[in-house]
This record gives sequence, C-alpha cells and structure tokens, in this order.
Amino acid sequence: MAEVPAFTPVNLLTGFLGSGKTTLLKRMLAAPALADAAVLINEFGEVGLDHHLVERIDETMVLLPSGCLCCAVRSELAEAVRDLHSRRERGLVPPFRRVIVESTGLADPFPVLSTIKADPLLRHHFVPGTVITTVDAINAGAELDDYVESNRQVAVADHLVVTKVDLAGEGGVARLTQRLRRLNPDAVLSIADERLDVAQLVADNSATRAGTALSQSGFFCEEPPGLPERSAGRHSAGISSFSITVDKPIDWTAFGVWLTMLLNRHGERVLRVKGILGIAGEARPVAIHSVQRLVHMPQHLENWPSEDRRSHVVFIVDGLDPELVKRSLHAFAVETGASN
Ligand SMILES: Nc1nc2c(ncn2[C@@H]2O[C@H](COP(=O)(O)OP(=O)(O)OP(=O)(O)O)[C@@H](O)[C@H]2O)c(=O)[nH]1
Repeated sequence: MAEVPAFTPVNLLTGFLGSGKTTLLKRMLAAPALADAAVLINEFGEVGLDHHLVERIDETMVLLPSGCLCCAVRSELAEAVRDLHSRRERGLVPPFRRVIVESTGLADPFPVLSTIKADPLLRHHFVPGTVITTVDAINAGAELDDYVESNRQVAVADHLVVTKVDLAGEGGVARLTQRLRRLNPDAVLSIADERLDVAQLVADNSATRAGTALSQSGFFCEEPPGLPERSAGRHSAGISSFSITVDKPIDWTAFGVWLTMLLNRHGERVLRVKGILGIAGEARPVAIHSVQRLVHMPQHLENWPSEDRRSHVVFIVDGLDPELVKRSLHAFAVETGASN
C-alpha cells in the first residue's frame, strides 16, 4: 500500500445547491485512485441525507454537523480533520491519502480552505488541494445572477465541472461556458459526462488557486485577488432550511401532484428539495431531488440507509414560509391513511 504523504491534500468539492456535488463525489470515490480518500460531508439542511446517497459507510466518512462550513461549523471541520489525523496516526482508520470535503451548496469556499491553514496542527500535516466546483447547466445562469456564493464558488475553482449538459440545449451550455471563462479564466473546464477523468480533478495540487493565495498570505489568510465581494450578510438574507418527516408511507401520486404545484407556484423560491421517501406498496425507498423548477428522475435506493423507515424531505427556500409548505403538504393527504 502507498505511504501516507507528508502533507495530505484536502480537496474541496463545492458548487451551488443541487448542482451535482454528491453525484460527482460518488463517481470520484469509485475511481481506484481515489478509493482511499477520507470524506467529510457538510449539509445545510436540518437532516443530513447526502452521506446516505453516497452509499459508502465507514469510519473515514464523516458527516459534519448541520450548518454552513464557511461560517457556523468551521471549528467542527478543523476538529473532524484533527480527529481523522489522530486516528490515522494510531492505526484506527485506514491510512487515507487525501481528504475530500463536500461543502453545502451555499458555502463560501475560501474560509473553508483557510481553516486548514489557520489551524496550528493541521497546517503541519495537511495542504489545500484543488477546488472542484460543479456548475448546473440548467440553473447556473439564474444562480450567478442572484447569489454571490455561486460567483465565489466559480471564481475560486481550479476545476469547473459543468453538470446536467444532457438536459440543456447546446446554445445554453455555450453561453454558460463563456460566462464561466470570464469569471475564472484559469480554471480547467470540463463536462460531467462519461468521458470525464475524475482522478484528474485532484491530480495537481502544486499550483491551486486558493492554495497559492494561502501560501503567500500571512496569518489572516488573504483571499486570491479578483474574487467577487461577499455580500454584507454571510448568506443571502432569507435563505433557510427546514425538513418534514412523514411517519406513514407516502401516496406517490398525491406527492407528485403536490410537488409539481408547489414548484409551479413558488419554484424560484424553492432552491432545493431532497428527500428519501417510503412509498406505499414499495419495499425500497425512493430518493427525490429538485432544484428550483427542475425535478430530477426519482431513484430507487437498494436499501433503507438506517432503521428509520419514515420519509424525510429537506427544503432550502429563499423567502418562503416553512409553515405554508408544511400545511400544504398535509392538506394534499400525501400520507396514506391521512384525511384532509
Ligand atoms: N440529468 C442529470 N442529472 C444530474 C447530473 N448531475 C446531477 N444530477 C441530478 O441532480 C440532482 C442533484 O444532484 P446532487 O448530486 O444531489 O447535487 P448536490 O450538489 O450534491 O446537492 P446539494 O448537496 O443539495 O447542494 C440529483 O437528482 C442528480 O441525479 C447530470 O449531469 N445530469
């Protein structure tokens, strides 16, 4: 087995809500070159689902507490990496040679990387690796217009990976790639199709954009020049997350009608919906995803990720009252046996 490097690279996998980070991460972990990476997943939602969707469960897969890495849970990130390092030193976990951090879709990437540099222990054992940013070919145009987080994720990337090209027209993809080139001319730009060599995304840690800025900056970890200004608040005001748990199996048709109506009416304010549902008459759970008005194909999971057989749906909304969403879901009688 290859030796543990003197400085273990920490790669950041970022990208706006629902842009395909977990999908890409799953693909990366299936590549032999990356099979020995430790993974830290951070989610904005109250109930973490991504670690179930990655379908790898071992002691080098860590779910960070809910909250955003770039502000609320920075110290938890440092603590989790310190803990992994200490367990690796004592032979308690497999000798991982890389750490991949999947951030929330709202994270500002730079503070996440500077956490490694600012930590007195970590800076002697870890080094910022490449930053990989997924960009959703369907929704990125509107997100770049409206959310500074999306612009900063693009601007700091070493690799920009455009996802959902299979759903987008050629003209739209060409306009998006031109815009990405203007925002970040230095990044390597790829399409997330079957030709993408995922091992290449983490191959060169020598001249990463954020890593270079961090190594040249002093204790306060100055940003690379040219990043879009942060907005006054940490995250665009009004963005919030909540989850709904449904105890009984769900009526799939009623749920589909309800989600379609919700997104038709409020799509631009429903930034993300994701869930694991127990469907009436189905033994296996179903994962559902939507990103603004785009509803993705539901996926049957092989197994329930835990003993919990209830349905959990996580919402990330911008300026939409959670109570309105909860009331309307129950009014649609999606829960079998419920009466409205
Ligand atoms: N058609 C298509 N669907 C994709 C592609 N990439 C991701 N998806 C789908 O997009 C949805 C969201 O993907 P995720 O990988 O969960 O996105 P994410 O960025 O991890 O989401 P958050 O962590 O919530 O921000 C899922 O239904 C994926 O199957 C792609 O290239 N093509």
